[in-house]
Amino acid sequence: MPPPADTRIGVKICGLTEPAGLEAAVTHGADWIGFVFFARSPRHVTPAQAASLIARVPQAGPRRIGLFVEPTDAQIAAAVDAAALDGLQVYAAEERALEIRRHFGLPVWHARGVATAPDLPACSALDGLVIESRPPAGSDRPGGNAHPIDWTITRGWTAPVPWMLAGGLAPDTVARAIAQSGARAVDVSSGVESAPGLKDPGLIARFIRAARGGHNQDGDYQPR
Ligand SMILES: O=C(O)c1ccccc1N[C@@H]1O[C@H](COP(=O)(O)O)[C@@H](O)[C@H]1O
Repeated sequence: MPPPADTRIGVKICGLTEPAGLEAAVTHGADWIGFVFFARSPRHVTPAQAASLIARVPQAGPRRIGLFVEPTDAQIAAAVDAAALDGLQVYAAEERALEIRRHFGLPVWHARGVATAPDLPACSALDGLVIESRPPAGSDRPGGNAHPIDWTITRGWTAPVPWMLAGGLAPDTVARAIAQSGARAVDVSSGVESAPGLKDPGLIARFIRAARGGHNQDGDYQPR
């Protein structure tokens, strides 16, 4: 699941549940698309639903990522067997994330909730990190809460592996978040939705364009 080879900002659109959002992510040049296999999420999809959405993704399209929270091997196996996933985004202790990578042989991005600079990991044996906010009080899920981190905490950080910034990003804030954090890849779910679990194709287009400084996939300038 390497970041884009060129210098453009990598973009992941996560929590896709239906074809219109998926097609917007593909058309506007997302690098990764995410499917949430976590029952308490409003974006939850079954392996069969993910498989039928993924069947619409062209071979050269975005890489397909399965998101799991403290999963059992059986839960991952059900998704991996049904849907062609290119990588896994895992919310679990690092040891467990490593075990999942060994067992399934897929790249694993380890999700890390942070609040201050000392929370940022100095090392990681995984393929990438998703740096995001800790859940606000009362939330029953570790991500997808539309809750941003202080973007400045990553400025002086030497990341041990490729990383992406997540948590509360939106079309109107993503350019500032990139400038302040130094992130080269970003991940969004809530900020491109018209309702929890329902992606808005127009917001997806705006988010990707804003992340890439007003340029779309083909490099054509699009006024913001
Ligand atoms: O999207 C969810 O419902 C979700 C549930 C459990 C763990 C992570 C989840 N989403 C991920 O959280 C971050 C930030 O999301 P948001 O933009 O603040 O909504 C992102 O990686 C989502 O994929």
